[in-house]
Amino acid sequence: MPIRAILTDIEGTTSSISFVKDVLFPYARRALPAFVAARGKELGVRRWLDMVATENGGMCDDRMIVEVLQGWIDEDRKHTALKALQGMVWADGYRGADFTAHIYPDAAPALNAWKEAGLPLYVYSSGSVPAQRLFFGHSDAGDLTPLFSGWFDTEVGGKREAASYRHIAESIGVPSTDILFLSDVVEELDAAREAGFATVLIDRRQDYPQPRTGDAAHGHARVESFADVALSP
Ligand SMILES: CSCCC(=O)C(=O)COP(=O)(O)O
Ligand SMILES: [Mg+2]
Repeated sequence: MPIRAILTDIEGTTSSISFVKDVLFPYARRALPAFVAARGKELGVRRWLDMVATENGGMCDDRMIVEVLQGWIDEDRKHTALKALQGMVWADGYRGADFTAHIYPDAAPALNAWKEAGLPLYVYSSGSVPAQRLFFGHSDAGDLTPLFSGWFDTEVGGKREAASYRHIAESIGVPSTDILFLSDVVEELDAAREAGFATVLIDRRQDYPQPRTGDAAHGHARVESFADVALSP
């Protein structure tokens, strides 16, 4: 079957893990207390803070909620509430030009070429959809948002669950067998393959110094650059 759509992960795939861990996460950690103090009463913010409080027994004040969130950042928890709040906090950083989002040099040219060839491109990341739009809207390669036809985050389900990929295929309106999923995480690729997707492991040397060849690739096609992604067998 020819590939008719491409779904890509962000961290470790289009972009370096170190940018997320060393720039975005510390920025969110620092900015969260002032953000919650200033905007904690807005409905769109309160919704997520209350979700965190409920999961921690329901008796948390905002200072405790911030501490829980900062702990989750340190653990790299992919919790939907944390990701939604991080996206709002990062908006100030992007707008203030405190940073631009890292994109591997091979990623933007390949995405452009696939789009030019008529393949619709989609994003599936643990980062919230607003955070994804900010990320690609303020990337080292400029505003890449026009390249993408749709965005998915963990509101569709976890990235290691096959049901999430089935849901995405239905939303896109393309059979799962005709969609190629690109990710740096083999467990995500396993779930996508279980749902019928074609898969490629993006194995970036900068992020994964130990190559994941042989059994470590779980049978997924493996490349070190978007330039080497093959769209037909
Ligand atoms: C696009 S938001 C920044 C990345 C982020 O918070 C994250 O958790 C990325 O995880 P991914 O699913 O893209 O590996
Ligand atoms: Mg990733």
